[in-house]
Amino acid sequence: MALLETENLVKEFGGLVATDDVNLSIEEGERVSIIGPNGAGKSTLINLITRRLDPTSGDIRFKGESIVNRDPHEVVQMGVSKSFQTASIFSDLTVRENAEIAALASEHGSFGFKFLQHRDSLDEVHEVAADTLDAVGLLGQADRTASELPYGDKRRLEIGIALAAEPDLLLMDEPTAGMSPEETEATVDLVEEVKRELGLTFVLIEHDMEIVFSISDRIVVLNRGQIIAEGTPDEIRGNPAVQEAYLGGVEL
Ligand SMILES: Nc1ncnc2c1ncn2[C@@H]1O[C@H](COP(=O)(O)OP(=O)(O)OP(=O)(O)O)[C@@H](O)[C@H]1O
Repeated sequence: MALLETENLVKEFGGLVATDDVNLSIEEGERVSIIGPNGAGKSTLINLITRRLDPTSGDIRFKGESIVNRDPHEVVQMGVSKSFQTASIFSDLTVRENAEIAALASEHGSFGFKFLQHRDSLDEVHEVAADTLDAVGLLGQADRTASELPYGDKRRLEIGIALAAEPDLLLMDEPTAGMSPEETEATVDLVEEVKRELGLTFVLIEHDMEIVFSISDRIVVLNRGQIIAEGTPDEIRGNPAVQEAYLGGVEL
């Protein structure tokens, strides 16, 4: 059984079909990149999976269960976590507090008035948060206020926040956007490490082809809302339809 599946998934914005009959299947342990030109529908697809957007029609199944009627926080609790392109950091809180909130939210969905009834699990929350900060190399900075972190470390914290939810599927939307070459390299190393150490299933949206080709098991190419090709990096590199749609004929 696939970890994540979309079946005939459609999302229309007025007359525009942003997701056009997409059948996507992600197996456990796979590292999949979604590429495509601007406006191809990559972010829309991710937002449908995280339930930030309602589909017009079709189904999305996670671990075999339909999630189209679930709330976003329920999907997080089921094991889907997203990093990047969203302001997930609370800047006034410390690095540790940010990780703890993420660990807590994934456990209980919300941290409203019921929060105090869950005191018994707080030790576990502390532990998950510390392990996560260790994994992303921020344990030494745990007591710093998040806003004080340099840009590259903030992005590491964003990955940490996503990981603290202990996801089965990690969605990453342009993790290296706006980074310097050094920060990009450090982030790619971190993603590689996550892949190696945690064996995590992830779906990556990324414009940088070097990164896509180096860290993906499989690449899915979207154009005008449709999947026009999928395959290994080698298969995609030589695919003429992809070159045409994606780069107007320029070789990948
Ligand atoms: N909330 C919205 N309302 C109306 N149209 C939208 C909305 N969100 C996206 N679109 C449109 O849907 C299409 C797909 O957009 P989407 O952001 O998913 O593409 P993308 O592949 O992620 O693009 P980029 O690489 O530029 O981020 C675009 O034509 C976009 O203008």
